[in-house]
Amino acid sequence: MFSEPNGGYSYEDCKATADWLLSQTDIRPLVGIVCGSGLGGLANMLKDQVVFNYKDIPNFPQSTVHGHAGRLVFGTLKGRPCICMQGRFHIYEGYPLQKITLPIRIFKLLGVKTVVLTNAAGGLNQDYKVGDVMIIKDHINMPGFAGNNPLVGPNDERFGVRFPCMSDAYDRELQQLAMDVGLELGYGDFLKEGVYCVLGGPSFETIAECRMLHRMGADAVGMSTVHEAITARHCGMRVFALSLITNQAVMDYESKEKANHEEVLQTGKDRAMQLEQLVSTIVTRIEHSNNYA
Ligand SMILES: O=P(O)(O)O[C@@H]1C[C@H](O)[C@@H](CO)O1
Ligand code: HPA
Repeated sequence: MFSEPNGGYSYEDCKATADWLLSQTDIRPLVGIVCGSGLGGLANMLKDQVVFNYKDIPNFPQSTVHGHAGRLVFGTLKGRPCICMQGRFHIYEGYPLQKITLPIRIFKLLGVKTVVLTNAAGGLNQDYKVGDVMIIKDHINMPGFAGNNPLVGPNDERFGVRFPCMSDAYDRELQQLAMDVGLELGYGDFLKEGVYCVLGGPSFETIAECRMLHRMGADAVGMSTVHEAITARHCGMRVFALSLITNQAVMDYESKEKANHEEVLQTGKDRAMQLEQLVSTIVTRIEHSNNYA
């Protein structure tokens, strides 16, 4: 492991893990789902489950955060083969970005075409309420401004090009599909679209930071997703992402609100049913709207 000089994983390392997984199950997933904090229930949507604990998967990192179970679930969603990460990895856990995004490259080598990323996030947009679901239309990679990008280091062309475009990071057809599905399900009141900004965490943001991020154009702030999206686009998978607004970012010195992980997990529980409906319907409609997955 760590055969790459930047502390990352080589193509062969990723392939070894993908081949090991393929040897353990007949399911060949076309859609890969990543569950955000408190959103692990999304994996329960899958039928005919084949489950691996992260600790049993060669080369896989371990989940260390409450609300991230650390299980990789293969299964089907209305007959469609899927894989679901019940728990992701974050910078603040001490993992390098190449390790955080390793599962995304494994998705690719398993045959996944479309990645669905979910997260819990703080709402910066003053029109957002706790419980809103934001379809991510773009991102701001704050760690990237300081050179922290999962693609730093030698580029292996078998994954993708040296300089991948990110102006189309979030698939527009899938955003539209999600909006259509959300409206059909009667979720119009809490469905939004906006820009997600990633920070390193684990401390939540100060009031001044939230004000700055909002002025910069971010609608929601979190600690994940962007690195996975960049890695997925680099290797040619389509990306759809959504944020559950689990708390209002504190923007006012008069406010008594304090961001906390318990509220994040509770909001995830409160919206679990609608999120499962939304994500499962989107996933099962993907083939009807295009030929990619
Ligand atoms: O994995 P996500 O981005 O959903 O998790 C968010 C960010 C932190 O890990 C945690 C803070 O409560 O939730
Ligand atoms: N800030 C950063 N990450 C988060 C938040 C937040 O307010 N809520 C959930 N994840």
